[in-house]
Amino acid sequence: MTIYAPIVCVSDLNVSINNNLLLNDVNLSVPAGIWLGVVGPNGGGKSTLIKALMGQVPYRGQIALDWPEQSARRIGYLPQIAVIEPSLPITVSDYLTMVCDTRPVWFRHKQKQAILNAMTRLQIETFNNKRLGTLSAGERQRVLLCAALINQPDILVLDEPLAGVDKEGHALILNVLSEFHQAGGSVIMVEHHWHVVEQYCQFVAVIDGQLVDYGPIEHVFGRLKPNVAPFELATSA
Ligand SMILES: Nc1ncnc2c1ncn2[C@@H]1O[C@H](COP(=O)(O)OP(=O)(O)OP(=O)(O)O)[C@@H](O)[C@H]1O
Repeated sequence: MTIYAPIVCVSDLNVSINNNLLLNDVNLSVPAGIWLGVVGPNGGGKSTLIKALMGQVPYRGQIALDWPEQSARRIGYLPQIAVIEPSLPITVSDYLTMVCDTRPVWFRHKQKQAILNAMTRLQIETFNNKRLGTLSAGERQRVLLCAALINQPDILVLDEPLAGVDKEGHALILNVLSEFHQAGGSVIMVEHHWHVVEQYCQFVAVIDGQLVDYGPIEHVFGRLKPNVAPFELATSA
């Protein structure tokens, strides 16, 4: 994979929905190549931050992606887990092909090698004909992560990639993410599991209606540990 150096800079970010201020004056700058864990209590605004980064909620302030000139500027996104209607007539194969290519699905007779490689890596190569809405939560997370990775992004933005995933799936997903990160990719990941953040992330952002703390993990954890860490209050979905 080509190594690029995206840096995300968030300045004076405010998000309000229906006159409720969900995020107040968030400022942070994510260094290139960093695996950032976004943590905090339930309802603290972690997903709201991710949605603002992805342009899915209106916001005030600035969100800047600082890319090197030659960068392809690709972001892979795994949104917060959501129910997909079982009768939706889209198979895993259709979905991944659509993510990979903008031409209509019926134009293509062969799956791209990139799709097959990503499916194999996430152990979903037998899912081709399954409908998206019939997958278990853990299977769906692997398919959505596969979709996020297919176009060889420079940065992955993940909202609880381990939600609903069993232990084996955890290990698989974390291995795939580690490989991506070791190859130079940057990761911004909402995560409820303390031990996962501790083991994998170099930077942590603590969100509770605002940016409570931010920085290298050893600094943030050092500051939090004498008290109850806000993100210990959060529970997995
Ligand atoms: N579309 C919306 N309309 C109104 N309120 C919303 C909307 N989306 C989120 N909220 C509220 O904003 C707050 C932050 O929600 P958000 O999902 O960002 O928190 P979170 O930290 O990701 O929570 P969790 O850990 O439970 O997933 C919550 O109080 C939530 O109810």
